[in-house]
Amino acid sequence: MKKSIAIFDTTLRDGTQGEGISLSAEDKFKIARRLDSLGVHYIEGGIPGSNSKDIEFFRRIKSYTWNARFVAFGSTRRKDSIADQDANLNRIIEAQVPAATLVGKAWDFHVHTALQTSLEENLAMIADSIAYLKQHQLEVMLDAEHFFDGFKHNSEYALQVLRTAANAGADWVVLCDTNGGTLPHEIHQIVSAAIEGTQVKIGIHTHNDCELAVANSLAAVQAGALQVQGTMNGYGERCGNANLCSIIPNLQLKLDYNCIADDQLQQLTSVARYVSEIANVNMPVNQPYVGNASFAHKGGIHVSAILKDSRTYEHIQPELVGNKQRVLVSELAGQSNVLSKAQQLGYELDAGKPATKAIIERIKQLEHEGYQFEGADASLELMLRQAISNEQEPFQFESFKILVEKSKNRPVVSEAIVKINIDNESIYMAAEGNGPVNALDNALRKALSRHYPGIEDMHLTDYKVRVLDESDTTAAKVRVLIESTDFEHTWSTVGVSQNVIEASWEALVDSIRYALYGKEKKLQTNERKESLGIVNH
Ligand SMILES: CC(=O)SCCNC(=O)CCNC(=O)[C@H](O)C(C)(C)COP(=O)(O)OP(=O)(O)OC[C@H]1O[C@@H](n2cnc3c(N)ncnc32)[C@H](O)[C@@H]1OP(=O)(O)O
Ligand SMILES: CC(=O)C(=O)O
Repeated sequence: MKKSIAIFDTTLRDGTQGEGISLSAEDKFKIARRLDSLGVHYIEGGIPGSNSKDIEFFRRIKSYTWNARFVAFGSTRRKDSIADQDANLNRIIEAQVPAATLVGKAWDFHVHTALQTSLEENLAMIADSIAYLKQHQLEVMLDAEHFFDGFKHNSEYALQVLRTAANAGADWVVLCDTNGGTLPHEIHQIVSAAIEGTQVKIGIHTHNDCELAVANSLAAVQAGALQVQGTMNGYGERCGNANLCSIIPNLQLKLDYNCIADDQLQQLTSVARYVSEIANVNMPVNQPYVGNASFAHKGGIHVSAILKDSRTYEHIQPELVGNKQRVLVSELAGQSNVLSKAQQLGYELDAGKPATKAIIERIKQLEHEGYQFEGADASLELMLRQAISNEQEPFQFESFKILVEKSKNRPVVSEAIVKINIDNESIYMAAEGNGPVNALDNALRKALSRHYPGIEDMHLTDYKVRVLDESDTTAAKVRVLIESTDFEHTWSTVGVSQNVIEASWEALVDSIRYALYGKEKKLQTNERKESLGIVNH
């Protein structure tokens, strides 16, 4: 039978100790709902002795039924005081959760330097605090802070801390690599020694300062730890905590431990991305298992092989963690990339035919000039479509002009005048905007609106500019990537020029062409809007 490992998520506590991460009580609640459905066993929600937001969070969770056990965090009682008069301990009890984590010192240096007390008093602080929470029927875990550094300097005292906690009734002792400086082989040795030297269940809590938090957690489990503490996407103090998005699949898919159910594991990618959205932290595309590029194939040799059998370049099936395979088209593409991409987009291309070769050559040429299609699917689709079906353009460009006016006591205003031709009719249109690109976008859409009424539904959501040849500032090219949406779909387009306005125009026109080509999608959108009772004015 597979051995079970308890997954303890501390995104809402240690995760929020990461720089730039701040979650409201509502954010925490939303994340907790997703963690609960993912199947983690413990959710450490915050520190009720620290702030009223966390007190509010623990109050809010009472209105729902949860599968996970909620945990409130705090430190052992203050030195030279009494546990039942300790404000932090009492806030934990008042949070009315089933479990508590107490952080206690396990390194003699810290006891002397940070607490400035005696080794005996620290043991008494640990024992009194645990006993007090046990009297209130809480499941209690001692986070043995700096256990590994403590063990290296004074192993007898570090083990005494664990025994003291166990004798006071702790249900778990969690060995913390607080400074994140321990190596996997040391973790294995020290966890083994702790298991031999105590009679209580052991957990592991690691930090990523040597980029070893995941490896260290796995080493601890292999040495016998039964609980792993970590955070979603590895958020946490300094370089972060152990990343549960890697630990869970590694334990479950590689090492044959049982953490969460298989269908819950399939939620991993969406939960990781949801948490990054709520935390407002961009997720690295190359984040293992759950990143957008974790199963993205770019090199022609790779794509040719995965189309034969995905195991050639994928260590697991992406669907096991809810991710998916992607094929990227770029200058490194061979015909396999282009054929596969065309097929995904619904076009038939014949391998080896001159037309296919011409498309590949064109993509490589454009990428050489600075275009980047892997982030601009819509421009790529338009190019393929043009090459395959030679459809008529929805409008012809004639000219545009932009005026930028700054007058005293008025913000800068941009005005664009656009001239296009539709079915031999010349259309001029002017519009203002808060910047030149916004003005161009407004003028172009106004010019198109009589012929293409659905165009009001779309708008730009993101605009990125990148200088391509920074060494040659006068002749440098810029690449503009635009993301647009029409209520239901999102698409990205690209433009390149030595002039940022021209590059923006190119990406903008592609964005609008794509929206106009997608009339079928637009009809569906309108039906959906009608069904939702939304009316265009
Ligand atoms: C390894 C970890 O991640 S531990 C968790 C770290 N997280 C946080 O600190 C976030 C939440 N913290 C807070 O909101 C505040 O620090 C509070 C409310 C807990 C305490 O605030 P303050 O009373 O103003 O104390 P302050 O933060 O300045 O210093 C911490 C105090 O706790 C003491 N302390 C530290 N660890 C422990 C411990 N395990 N047991 C008891 N006391 C401890 C320190 O010695 C220091 O006491 P001192 O003021 O007598 O020097
Ligand atoms: C308790 C904790 O977060 C640590 O020691 O890292």
